[in-house]
Amino acid sequence: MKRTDEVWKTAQLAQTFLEGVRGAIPLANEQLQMILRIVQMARSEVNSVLDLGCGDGILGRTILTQYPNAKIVFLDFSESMISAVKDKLQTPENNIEFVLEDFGQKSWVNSVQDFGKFDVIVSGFAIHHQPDSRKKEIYQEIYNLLTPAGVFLNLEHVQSASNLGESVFNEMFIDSLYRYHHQRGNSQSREEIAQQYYNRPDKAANILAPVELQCQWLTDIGFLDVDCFLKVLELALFGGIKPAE
Ligand SMILES: C[S@@+](CC[C@H](N)C(=O)[O-])C[C@H]1O[C@@H](n2cnc3c(N)ncnc32)[C@H](O)[C@@H]1O
Repeated sequence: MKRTDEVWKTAQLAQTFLEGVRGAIPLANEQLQMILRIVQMARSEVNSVLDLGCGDGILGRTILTQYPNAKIVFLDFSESMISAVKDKLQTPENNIEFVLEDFGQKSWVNSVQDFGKFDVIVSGFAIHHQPDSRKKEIYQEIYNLLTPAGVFLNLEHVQSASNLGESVFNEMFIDSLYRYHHQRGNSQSREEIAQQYYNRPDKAANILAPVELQCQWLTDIGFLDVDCFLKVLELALFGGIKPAE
C-alpha cells in the first residue's frame, strides 16, 4: 500500500501545523493537564520519557515541566519538527536526545534501544497515520520499550462511531480554527477556513480507528488499567500501564 503519511516530512506541513493548527485543537490544555495528572497518579517517579512523533515536543515538554530531571527522547521523522523541538527547548540539556526516525518501520526501536527502557511513552496525533495492523505492532513495540509499571498515553485522532459525530467534530474544529485565526488578526471568513480544512493536504494521511478497538488491542498486548481517559468526539486520550514485575 502506498504510504500517505510522508506528507508530514515536508517543511510546509510542519509550519502550517505548528503555526496554524496545534494551538486551535479543542481542549488542548485540558489534554495536557490530564496527561500530567495520569502520569503523576500512576508513577511515584519518572526518570525516562519517550515522545513518539513529537512534532515540536509539546507532550514531552509538558512532562518535563513536572519532571525536569527526567531523561527524554524526542522522536520524529520530520527534520523540521526536530528543529522545532530544539528551538522550543532553546538550551538542550545533556539528558535530552533527538532522534530522526520513522516509526512506520519496525527498525525504529533500534534507534532508541541504547537509551534504555522508558517510564513514560507519550504520542500525540501521530500513530493514526499507520494502517491498523501496523498500529497494533507499534503498541507492542511500545510495550516492549517500557519499564515495569511504565505508562503509555496516546493522545489521538480516532474514528467517530457515527456520521453525526464526524460532522459535529469537523464543524467544531472549523469553529475553533476560525476563532484561533481571528484572535491573531487573520481576516479569512469561516467559509474559507472550512474550505482549507476539508481540502487539507494531510487529510489522506489519516487512518482512523475507533478508540474502543485500540483499547482492546492494548489489553490484548498485556497493558493494565487500559482506559480512554478523556474524549471529545474524535480527540481521545487513551492508554495503559505495563504490569510491574
Ligand atoms: C499531527 S503532528 C503532532 C505532533 C505532536 N505530537 C503534537 O501533539 O503536537 C504528527 C507528528 O507525527 C510525526 N510523524 C508522523 N508519522 C511519523 C512516522 N512514521 N515516524 C515518525 N514521526 C511521524 C509528524 O512528523 C508530526 O510531527
